[in-house]
Amino acid sequence: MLKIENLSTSYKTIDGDVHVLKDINFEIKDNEIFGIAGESGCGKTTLLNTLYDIVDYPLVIDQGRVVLEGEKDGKKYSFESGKIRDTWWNNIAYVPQAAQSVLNPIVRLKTQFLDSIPKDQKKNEKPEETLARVADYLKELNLSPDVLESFPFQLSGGMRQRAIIALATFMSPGVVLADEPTTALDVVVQKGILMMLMRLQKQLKNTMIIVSHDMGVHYQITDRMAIMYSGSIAELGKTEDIFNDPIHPYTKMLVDALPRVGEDVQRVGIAGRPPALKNPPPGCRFAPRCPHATDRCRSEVPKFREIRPGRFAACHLLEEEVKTNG
Ligand SMILES: Nc1ncnc2c1ncn2[C@@H]1O[C@H](COP(=O)(O)OP(=O)(O)OP(=O)(O)O)[C@@H](O)[C@H]1O
Repeated sequence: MLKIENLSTSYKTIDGDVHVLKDINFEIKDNEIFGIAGESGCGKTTLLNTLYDIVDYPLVIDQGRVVLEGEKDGKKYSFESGKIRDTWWNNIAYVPQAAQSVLNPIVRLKTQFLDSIPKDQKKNEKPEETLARVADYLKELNLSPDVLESFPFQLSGGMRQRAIIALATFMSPGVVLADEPTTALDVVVQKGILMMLMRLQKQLKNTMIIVSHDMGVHYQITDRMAIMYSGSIAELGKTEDIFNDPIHPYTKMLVDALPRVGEDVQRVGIAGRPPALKNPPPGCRFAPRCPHATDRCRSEVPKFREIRPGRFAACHLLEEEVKTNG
């Protein structure tokens, strides 16, 4: 499980701080595929990097923390921001954006696999024995072990992506993070990668966190999802509820803008642009684009809270519903 507690981050620049994540509070449970969606620049990658503890200057945690908790081989573990990197690969793994280009082009995949496995996990076996285990694992994932002898440039983009996912999941980490895992791949290959992630999650019964700007990806594979807007979470809930009955005005407009199969009505996008993160407006950051915004929305930041059981949103307009539901 990952707990995100009061998290705020910023990038320190010579022109001042760019406040990217603001007061983020939520939990990602065990045994689920959790999606993070939102427009370009809203902070999805920054959130994922912070979850994975890639918090290097100019990115700074101003407030709050991330806690990774779980149990492996009968032992409980708990790591928080600053320490999560001590358990990379073992209990948490990351498939970065443009993952296909993170492989070293001039090193065979088998060497890259061996280098990524923590020392304590291979101290009792020879490299050939570790590689035999890797080969068996690749076969389980319907990947030919021959890829181990290949250089990355000899593989297609889809094959490289599958190899990276195999690499990230080999140690059975409790949490796997994937940033835009299907971007830059053709539709057929995308489908194969999504199926692979779903099958792996079922097999490992772990937590998978998928960042994608593509709502179709979330619809197909995530159990719950968060909709980010300008560095905050606007709405969070079960994916089917988000699509069928969105409650935050931003989510409503986002879902309304999605094309539907068999429909020839032209869908309209959301007018306007998200605010600059360096100097965001006071109050709700969506207020300048929200057709329902009131004076209060323009001056007071709405709290992110549970509106209905399991359904969270940050919007003053939903306050009546909170009062009614107690
Ligand atoms: N090193 C940096 N210095 C200053 N600002 C940064 C830096 N890295 C990112 N930002 C800003 O932080 C904001 C969030 O960026 P981030 O990459 O997290 O967004 P994103 O939602 O993942 O976008 P995309 O979907 O385009 O990848 C953006 O406004 C970006 O310009």
